[in-house]
Amino acid sequence: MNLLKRTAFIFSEQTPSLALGSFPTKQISLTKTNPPASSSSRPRRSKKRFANMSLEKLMEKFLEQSMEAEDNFYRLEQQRLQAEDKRREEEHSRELQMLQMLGQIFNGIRTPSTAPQATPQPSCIPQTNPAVPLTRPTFGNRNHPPALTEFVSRSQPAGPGLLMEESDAQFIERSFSLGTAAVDNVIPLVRNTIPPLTSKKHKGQDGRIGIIGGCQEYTGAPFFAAISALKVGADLSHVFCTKDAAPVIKSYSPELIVHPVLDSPNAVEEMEKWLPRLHSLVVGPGLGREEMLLKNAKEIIERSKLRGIPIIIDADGLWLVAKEPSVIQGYQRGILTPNFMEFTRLYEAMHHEPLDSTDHKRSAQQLSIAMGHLTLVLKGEEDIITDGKNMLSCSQEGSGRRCGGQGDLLSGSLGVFAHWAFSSPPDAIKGMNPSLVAAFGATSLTRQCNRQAFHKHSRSTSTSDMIQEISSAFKKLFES
Ligand SMILES: NC(=O)C1=CN([C@@H]2O[C@H](COP(=O)(O)OP(=O)(O)OC[C@H]3O[C@@H](n4cnc5c(N)ncnc54)[C@H](O)[C@@H]3O)[C@@H](O)[C@H]2O)[C@@H](O)CC1
Ligand SMILES: Nc1ncnc2c1ncn2[C@@H]1O[C@H](COP(=O)(O)OP(=O)(O)OP(=O)(O)O)[C@@H](O)[C@H]1O
Repeated sequence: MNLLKRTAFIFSEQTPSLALGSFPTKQISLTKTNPPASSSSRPRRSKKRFANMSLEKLMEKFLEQSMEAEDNFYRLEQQRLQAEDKRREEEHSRELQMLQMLGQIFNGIRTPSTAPQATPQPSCIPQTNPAVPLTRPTFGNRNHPPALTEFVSRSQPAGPGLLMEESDAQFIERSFSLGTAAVDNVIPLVRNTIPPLTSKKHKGQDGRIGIIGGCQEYTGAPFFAAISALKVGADLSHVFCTKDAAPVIKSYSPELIVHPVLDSPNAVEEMEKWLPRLHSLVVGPGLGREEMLLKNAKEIIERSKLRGIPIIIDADGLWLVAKEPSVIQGYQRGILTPNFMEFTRLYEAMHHEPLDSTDHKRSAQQLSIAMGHLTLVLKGEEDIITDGKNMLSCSQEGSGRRCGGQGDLLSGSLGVFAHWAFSSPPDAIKGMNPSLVAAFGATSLTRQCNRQAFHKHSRSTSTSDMIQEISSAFKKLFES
């Protein structure tokens, strides 16, 4: 009956031309019974038309027309949203042009000793199309244009296999003599990025996160990532997975929005439709290594880059990066989260030599530089976070338990922290690279969840137990 009430309302309010007046409203009790004025001459005719129909037939006909009306309503709504997206994109394109002009002015006043020979292009902006918005459309008043420093990368990314420029080598020596940043100073910066909970916001403003992954073999990983994003504070969490993985993932939770498109013939177009609505993307949990899925993931990464969406690449997404580093190389809003195995694969693909496993920090920094100063989170006993210029180390106490899926908790929550950090004004994070702040937030949280879950479940701790701890771990770290 609710559907009937709603569709009757839609008939009368949205689509008066669909002739609610032609229904025998006395027989079917509806909340809105007044026929539209334009059909005032028709009731008698309609009585005749419906006089000989059985109630079932009438109901059938009514439902048919209600569905049609509902379709119309959604079509109109979609058009309205598309127009709104377009307007926002145009607005941000204008903002981008202004920022680019400022960037050029900024480059112009750099001293000759530090200025590169050629005018540096921001590595995340395709040089052929300056009109492409770097930032995604923003919502509400917490979103801010990216820091200018993002537009002026210190050096162009080294190509695959190239190690680093001389200045980078010198930089590594210098940074090692300085040691890693004092981590006590980073948690307050993470706190500054967390949006306050107020009654003024509408659904979606605190984060709409997309997870690309989920195939026949792996349904747990995308679920863990997506539900973690939601529990950390995203408003909406989407999973783009294969057709056969979708019902399974849906059945784990009604809270996730699941799109069974990753293996469809027009997968990229299907996913791209959603990009204007997403604040960040996590590519890889449970993606699998099938050629076609990797190809679709690659294409969606390319399209997300054009929109300036923060992209976290994990698990099988890193398999793709090891094969084709250029897919993310130099993109300043890209974050890689390898475990040691994935890190080794990536390092060897980039450097064409075996990894020297005696010095993880140095290797992580070398890999980040080779990837064009991408932020790298090397997970392990201590999580090493570096963008090649700065280094953080997170050794928040965890536990000895290493169950499958905790990396998914990390990448899903990082999707949210990245959105928050990139939407924060530069002074909130004291000019630090937003990716580093976000990564520190996510690794601290994951380890704290691990610790709390282990305290309760010891050797039986599983990722689901860790997810249960997100709420209290988050409060303890960031809200107390
Ligand atoms: N419940 C789920 O659905 C889960 C799915 N997962 C997904 O599983 C997929 C594969 O990820 P994995 O991390 O398992 O990847 P791998 O299959 O590369 O590694 C699995 C484990 O095998 C061992 N290993 C791999 N290569 C080795 C080698 N050459 N020598 C010795 N040991 C080696 C390592 O311990 C490694 O952690 C990803 O899509 C990932 O997201 C994981 O996230 C775990 C949970
Ligand atoms: N030895 C360790 N001690 C403490 N914490 C660790 C240790 N190794 C990993 N972690 C923590 O566990 C989290 C996930 O790392 P892990 O190495 O399990 O990822 P992964 O293998 O990619 O996970 P997944 O099973 O989801 O693919 C990291 O955030 C890290 O902080």
